[in-house]
Amino acid sequence: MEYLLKHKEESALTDKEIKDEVDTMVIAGYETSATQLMYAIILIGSHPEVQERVYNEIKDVLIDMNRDVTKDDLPKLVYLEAVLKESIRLYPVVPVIVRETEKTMKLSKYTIPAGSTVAISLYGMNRSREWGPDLNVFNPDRWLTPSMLPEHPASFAPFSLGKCGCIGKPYAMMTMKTTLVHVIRRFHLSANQEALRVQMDLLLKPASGHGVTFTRRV
Ligand code: HEM
Repeated sequence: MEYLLKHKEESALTDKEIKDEVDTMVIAGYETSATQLMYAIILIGSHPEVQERVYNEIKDVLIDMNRDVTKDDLPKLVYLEAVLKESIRLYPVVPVIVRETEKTMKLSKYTIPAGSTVAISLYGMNRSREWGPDLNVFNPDRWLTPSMLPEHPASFAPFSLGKCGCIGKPYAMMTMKTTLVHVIRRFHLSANQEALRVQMDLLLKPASGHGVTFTRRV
């Protein structure tokens, strides 16, 4: 906001342009992060041993569980980061992105002519055979074991890549981690991943209602 308003002072942006930028941030940033966070909460609530490890890590990093969470705490929450990435892998809130090819592209089995519209399934990439035999299993430890990850760095691209990639990725990761710290240090979560059904739309949405129980930790 500060940056946009500075450009207004320099007359580089009109009020309408600033409003459009803010609308884009809210539309692209709010429902994506909120829905992604919901999947993380359901998965954590369905895996008590994962939840206990996250809780203990938060305790080790914060020491005083009543103090505020700072940006310096976040990189130390290594297991929580792995849990979040594994939630995004299984339930990427943006399941498909669309691109138009500028040049003819030769793939191993297909040739895509220039000017084609191509849908890329991020959901499919995240559950491809590259992830190994447990590709459908929620296993945050894979992120702490490089040999369990696909070799190609572009195999995991839930925020897309390159110049059209998500501008809000660092902010989204920061806010989702911070929110999870606040929730997990105060509440014990209980959910049932087995009951979760999703449907592909513009965003990956739950197809049915589901319950998560929040029990206050003493
Ligand atoms: C879990 C959270 C998020 C996910 C998974 C996500 C994912 C993505 C993906 C995959 C794209 C590329 C879309 C495409 O190429 O069609 C994108 C674009 C974008 N994202 Fe995010 N996003 C998230 C949060 C945010 C947040 C918090 C903001 C802003 C504060 C944001 C702002 C944007 C914008 C402005 C674009 C368009 C970039 C462009 O076209 O140049 N996103 N996001």
